[in-house]
Amino acid sequence: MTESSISLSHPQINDGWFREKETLWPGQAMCLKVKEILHVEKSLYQDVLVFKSETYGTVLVLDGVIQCTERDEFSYQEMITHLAMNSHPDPRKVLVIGGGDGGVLREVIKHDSVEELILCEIDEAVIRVSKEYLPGMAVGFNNDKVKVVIGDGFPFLADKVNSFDVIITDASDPVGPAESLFQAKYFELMRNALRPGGIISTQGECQWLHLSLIKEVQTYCRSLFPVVEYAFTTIPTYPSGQIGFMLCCLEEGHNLRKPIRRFTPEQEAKLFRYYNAEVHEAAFVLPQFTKNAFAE
Ligand SMILES: NCCCCNCCCN
Repeated sequence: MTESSISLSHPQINDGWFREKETLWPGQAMCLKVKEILHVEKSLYQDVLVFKSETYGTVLVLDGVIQCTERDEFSYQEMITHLAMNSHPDPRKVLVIGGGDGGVLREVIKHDSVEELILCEIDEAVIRVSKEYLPGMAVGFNNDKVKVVIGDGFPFLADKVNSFDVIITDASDPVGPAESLFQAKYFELMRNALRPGGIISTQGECQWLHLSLIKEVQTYCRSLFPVVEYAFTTIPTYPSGQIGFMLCCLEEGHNLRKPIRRFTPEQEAKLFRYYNAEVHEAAFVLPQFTKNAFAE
């Protein structure tokens, strides 16, 4: 660690290593070697830590859990965004709930069809520290189409009807401020806020760790939407190296597994580091243990 970080300390950084809290994954913990602690804060909602790691760039940690690292964030941000955006024929109005680092905004604005993009984030501290320490993600805020609302996504959605083509819920885990974003009522509010043919994409946790939670969410999604699918991506710094997405569509028979809009291979090479049309289709291919659990 460098001289300048000596005055900052954090209970989860010891002997130059950060160790993640075992929140929803008892018995395992991701560790990253710390170069420098950049920011420590108790915001109104959560513990906020930003540090520079030896091998994963700058890292944002909320309530002891890794939210994003500069080295691998693109996998999550691209997949939670483009699986939904490229499944919609003409996404013009888009809502992002959570996502205060700006990475999902950065991805949504790659779609020229977007006319209005609202981000509703409960914790202003996440936006503030991301603008200061994670410019590669916070670049998403620098677009005229983006409107930021600081507030809880749950009440924000309560009076929204027929308003959005795509809603992306970029939540942290369902402990702390994001807990309500995994409840059936929240999914009902999202459904009501969608325009005809609308699509939602939500942070869907890890099939190695949270199959029963995933199944619970899938069950109430099926009672609300005619089309419900689970997809996943690989990402080294999330627990067990994977994270999933629950995708739902209002239009009966709509196939979310194949992108209906595609970028050319040249555009894909320029725009993306993880997503492409082949990866889109592969993301819905599930291992047998997950298929078995979903069939139970
Ligand atoms: N277990 C961590 C899940 C974090 C999901 N949200 C990440 C925010 C990145 N924009």
